[in-house]
Amino acid sequence: MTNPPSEPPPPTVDEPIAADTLPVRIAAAEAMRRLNHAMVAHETDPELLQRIAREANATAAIVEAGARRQRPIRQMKTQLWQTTPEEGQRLAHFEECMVSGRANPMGIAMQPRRQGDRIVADVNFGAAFEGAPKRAHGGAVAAVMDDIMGYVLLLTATPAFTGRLSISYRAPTPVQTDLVASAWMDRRDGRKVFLVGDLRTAEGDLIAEADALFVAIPRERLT
Ligand SMILES: CCCCCCCCCC(=O)SCCNC(=O)CCNC(=O)[C@H](O)C(C)(C)COP(=O)(O)OP(=O)(O)OC[C@H]1O[C@@H](n2cnc3c(N)ncnc32)[C@H](O)[C@@H]1OP(=O)(O)O
Repeated sequence: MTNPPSEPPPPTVDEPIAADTLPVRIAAAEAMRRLNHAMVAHETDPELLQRIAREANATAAIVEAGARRQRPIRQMKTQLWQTTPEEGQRLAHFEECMVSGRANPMGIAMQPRRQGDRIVADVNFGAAFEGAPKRAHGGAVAAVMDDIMGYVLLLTATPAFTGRLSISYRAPTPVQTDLVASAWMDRRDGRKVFLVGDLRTAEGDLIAEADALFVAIPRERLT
């Protein structure tokens, strides 16, 4: 007896999220982020927690049966660097980004936009990002500063990787509070791009300062 031929696995999808499914992906990710933060910030009956575990596992099994997705690298090598962002334009290097992607259910969902030579972003660390009591985790703050600096690179169409990132934590970063992150290019020396930025309250009080060295790379190295 021979085994029946097995079905070939479905091809891996490596395109950006299709425009017609983006709104529902974002809505699902938003709902999951809300639930994540709610679970950290609220008392919950054990029965409800058991229901959440059961339903989340059942839903995950259905999702995992779908075709695999991987990062849209082709798009990152091409379209991302072809047009300079317009003033005020909402930016996304990819919508699954853990810091600024609206379609990442575990993400910070920072919202960056262009403001002249700078990138400015609204950010609000939900309850699940608390580190020391009543403060956002310092690593989450560093992730925000790293990511927003990545957007500054779009202004000069310069693909680059973070080589060094330094954060000065000047004041506690409050959770569940609207904050503003900014970043801009300080100077460039060949492949070395020096970026700076800060995180402030909505009233403009300084919370953290960042400076970084990004090393420019040819697009082909975005693999
Ligand atoms: C682009 C898509 C945007 C999407 C998201 C953006 C936001 C998030 C950004 C990131 O998180 S990127 C991910 C985190 N970073 C990495 O994974 C980088 C890992 N490191 C590397 O891949 C390489 O080490 C690196 C590309 C940074 C440099 O390797 P190379 O072989 O291309 O460069 P090389 O070693 O020849 O160094 C070139 C110059 O940069 C300097 N340099 C390189 N790495 C450095 C480093 N780590 N610190 C300080 N200086 C560094 C190096 O000394 C040298 O200076 P000089 O020209 O003056 O001699």
